[in-house]
Amino acid sequence: MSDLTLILLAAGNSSRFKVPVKKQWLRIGHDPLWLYVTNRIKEHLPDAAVILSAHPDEIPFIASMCDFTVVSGGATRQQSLKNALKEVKTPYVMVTDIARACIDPDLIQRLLESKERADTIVPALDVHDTVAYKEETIEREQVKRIQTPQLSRTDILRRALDTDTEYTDESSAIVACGGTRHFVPGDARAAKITHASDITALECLAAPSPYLFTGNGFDVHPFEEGKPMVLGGVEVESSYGFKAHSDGDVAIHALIDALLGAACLGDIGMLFPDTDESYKNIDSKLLLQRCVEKLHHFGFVILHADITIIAQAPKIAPYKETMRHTLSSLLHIPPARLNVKATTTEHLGFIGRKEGVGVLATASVHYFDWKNG
Ligand SMILES: C[C@@](CO)(OP(=O)(O)O)[C@H](O)COP(=O)(O)OP(=O)(O)OC[C@H]1O[C@@H](n2ccc(N)nc2=O)[C@H](O)[C@@H]1O
Repeated sequence: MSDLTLILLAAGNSSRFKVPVKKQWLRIGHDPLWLYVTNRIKEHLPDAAVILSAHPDEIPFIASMCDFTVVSGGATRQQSLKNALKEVKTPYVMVTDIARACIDPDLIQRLLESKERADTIVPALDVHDTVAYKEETIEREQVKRIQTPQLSRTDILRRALDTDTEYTDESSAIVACGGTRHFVPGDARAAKITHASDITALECLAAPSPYLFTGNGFDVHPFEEGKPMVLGGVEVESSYGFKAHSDGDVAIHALIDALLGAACLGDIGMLFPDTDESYKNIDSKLLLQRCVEKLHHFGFVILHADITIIAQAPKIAPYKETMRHTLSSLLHIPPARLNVKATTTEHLGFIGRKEGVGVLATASVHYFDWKNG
């Protein structure tokens, strides 16, 4: 086992990254950026343990895609790093930001070769422009543009971060508490992805896979007297509604499961447990909105959906168009990409006996195409 642990900081909120997907969830081929960067570095540190710091809401999905240790990030980069350091058991730690995607093996090698030369080994670039600091021009030969990954002695880094002062990199904290720092040549290709334009400029990143992903959903709800019927996001004229914890919109529930299935994000009951009082009588259109936000957050774009309502009654035909427009707008797709069908069971089974309604749904998604917009 290596004497080194690799920490990847992936809990940032991408506030300066103005595209509808957090940079960590942009796909490189099929891999989210966080997985691509981790695998790219780990390839050269095969025996190193890996610790990822991520937003708590993202940990279940990350854990379903890898077997790395994942810890909750904090409010700041430094807090996220401290959370990750709690899990480190090796004398050395290499810390890098997911935002630096194109880390070259030679850079990793330069860090490893200098491991014993100081408490922290830091890649840095010289500055060739004139540098002004407020009204002064400063000696650019003394200026370094610091990068990550940085390779540090774990105990010294832990001690250096035991402070209320926030640092933007490990070496600054280590130097501030009297530790030693050794610079190695950095790499311009290890530039940080800060703005959307930064990612398209990075040659090492392949476009997202153009694959389409399809999911299916199925739900059933019995009828219940004395409740309004809401189906497909639309009030349907009826003397009964659906027995359910929510408003019982069985068409939206099946559609949610189809969307979650397409993105491999589980199912509706995991997202909105029917034991949670906050969903009591909730308008299922709100559940659908949250489901769509979740797919966008994780880098998926909804392409199409098809819904089959299986009901002996009520008659669905008069409501189909309104359902299509209501649901397509919630999915942020044109109405022409959302289809609503209805069929009876020819009086067979519980649906034929008018005890309830079943709905089948299919949805298709693809990755957000950051390369071609
Ligand atoms: C929409 C909501 C809102 O609260 O309730 P309703 O309004 O339908 O009652 C729920 O999300 C509606 O969730 P739904 O998934 O349809 O409920 P159930 O069929 O009871 O399943 C709840 C959870 O139990 C799990 N489950 C279900 C059946 C089964 N044999 N084993 C399971 O482990 C499912 O994975 C699901 O996550």
